[in-house]
Amino acid sequence: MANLVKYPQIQEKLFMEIKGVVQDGEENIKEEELQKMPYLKAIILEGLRRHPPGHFVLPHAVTEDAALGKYVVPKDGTINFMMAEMGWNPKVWEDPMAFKPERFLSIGGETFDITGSREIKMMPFGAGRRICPANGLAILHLEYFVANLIWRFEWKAVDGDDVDLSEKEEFTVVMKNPLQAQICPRLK
Ligand code: HEM
Repeated sequence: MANLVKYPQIQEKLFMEIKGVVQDGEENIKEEELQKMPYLKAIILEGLRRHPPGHFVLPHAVTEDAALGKYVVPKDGTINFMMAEMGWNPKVWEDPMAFKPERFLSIGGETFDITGSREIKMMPFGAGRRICPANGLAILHLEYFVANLIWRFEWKAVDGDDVDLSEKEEFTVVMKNPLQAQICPRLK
């Protein structure tokens, strides 16, 4: 939401996408309508890439000596995956620190594989056997709330306030300075 306040043109583009799918006067966007909104999905994926709620997955361990590339991880050794850094890797992502949902639209019309079963370019939910079992549920909720919040309200920055995207670590990573916004109802 902070990025949608910071970049009103992205918010407007999303609103126009929603308007093309949802009937005028409809109060709540329905679950099945979300599937017709590729730009919404791109915004959610870009949010998870640029601001993953966890910067590491849960610590993993090996039960026997294991070779990982040119390294050996000894039995019972712990491995921490630097998940946020993967999503910010300039060798994989062009201009990685910028918020550009479009990057998820130009992958040959295919939906981005968040589970990393083919290749791992980011892994906000982890990957493999211990991947977050709720990744589908989480994305559905993110899409549902963001779409409805934008459909019902216009979100504007507070006058003279530049939205600060700095982060701090709590149980998950959160905004260092919580988002403040002026919200105006769109429906009459
Ligand atoms: C945006 C929201 C969420 C994110 C980014 C997220 C991310 C993650 C990550 C990174 C892991 C660790 C994966 C690993 O160790 O390899 C994890 C594990 C897990 N998550 Fe989530 N999660 C989210 C929402 C949820 C929700 C809503 C639930 C429950 C309803 C949930 C349940 C779990 C469980 C049970 C595990 C442990 C799985 C295991 O160790 O086998 N997560 N999640």
